[in-house]
Amino acid sequence: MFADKDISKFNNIETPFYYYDTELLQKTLRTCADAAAPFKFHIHYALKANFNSVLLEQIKGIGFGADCVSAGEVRRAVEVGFDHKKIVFAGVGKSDKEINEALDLDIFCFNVESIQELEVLNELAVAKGKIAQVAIRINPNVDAHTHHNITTGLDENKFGINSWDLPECAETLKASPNLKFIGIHFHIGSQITNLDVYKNLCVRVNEFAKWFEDKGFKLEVLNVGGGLGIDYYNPDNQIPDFAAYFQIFNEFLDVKPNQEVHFELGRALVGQSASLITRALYIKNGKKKNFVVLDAGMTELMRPALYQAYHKIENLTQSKIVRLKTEIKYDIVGPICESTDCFGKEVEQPESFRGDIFAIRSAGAYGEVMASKYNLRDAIRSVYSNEI
Ligand SMILES: Cc1ncc(COP(=O)(O)O)c(C=O)c1O
Ligand SMILES: N[C@@H](CCCC[NH3+])C(=O)O
Repeated sequence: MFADKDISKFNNIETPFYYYDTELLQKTLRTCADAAAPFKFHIHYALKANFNSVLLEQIKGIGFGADCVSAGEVRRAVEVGFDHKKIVFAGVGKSDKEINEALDLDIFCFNVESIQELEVLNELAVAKGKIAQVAIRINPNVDAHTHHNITTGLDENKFGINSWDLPECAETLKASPNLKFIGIHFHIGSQITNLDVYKNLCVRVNEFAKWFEDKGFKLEVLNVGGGLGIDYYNPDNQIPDFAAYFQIFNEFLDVKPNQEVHFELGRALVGQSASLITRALYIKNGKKKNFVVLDAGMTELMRPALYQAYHKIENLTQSKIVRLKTEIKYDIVGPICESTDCFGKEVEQPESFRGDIFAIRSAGAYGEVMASKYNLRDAIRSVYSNEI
């Protein structure tokens, strides 16, 4: 829900742009930090969801660490001022160059995704005379009950080390003098809305932790990843139920004294804090279909084209005008020359006109960062609520 004064301000700004509600972001971060505090849970923000430095400043300010998936993200986290001892580096395909850079920056932990990666990391650490802290990312074969394109913890997924490879993994760890094994890591998927899934994850984490401990390994860290979803259908002032989420881990995870529990949340922290603000360029009324052609497309927000993801769409200009409104079903499309460049099909909207301002909601996560230059589009700009 946008205030009339915001809509008036949008009219004077060149579209399209991401509009960040910095106050809502702050509230969301604070709610998460307060919910984690009683359990002493550690939060690492997953930069992949949004690495915009303005947001990162706020996230760093709340005291969270950084979960990175490339040397670029590690560098960005360091530049913004995240404590290097709170930076973790996951990823199924870390290059030697990336590993070397992260070793030089003395990050907290490498979340290692294959036995070969363990060997390479050890070699590179030996060459630098450094000890690398590692957690093993295990693929627990837990169904996240989310869109199949964004599930990561099933046997068929490329992520993590499979359970049948753990004996060899344990041997490699023992034979790697420059690796310090500190824990186990999991991440089963994204946009998880059924919290029972996390109970199943806890059961598996407990089993794997016991397996390692029985072999004489000491686990300092249990990293359960992220994935907590948001409500794309009700974006207004929505803050995820962090308390209920953390309570599940508190109840179902066997945590030993002095063991730390780490989380890697992305979408849940930033997802509701932004909308993509765009303008209707043309209205095309056809025989079978009506189209609103926006000045933003899949190049600015790729999720609908990539995963048929739902984002609530609002015509802000017409919602502001008080008159009897005719509702019309429109396909809301972008300007890109791809038929999948569509934000929603048969979406009921008030009768719309050229120049109307639209908001595509819940676009704070995997929005701006997944923008592309396809069709040689201008880079997408960002506007912050505390600046206009
Ligand atoms: C290893 C890892 N950690 C954390 C995340 C953050 O996920 P989300 O934004 O769903 O919380 C992801 C992305 O899915 C990931 O791959
Ligand atoms: N980019 C995806 C999620 C992938 C999360 C990263 N493993 C999305 O927009 O929903």
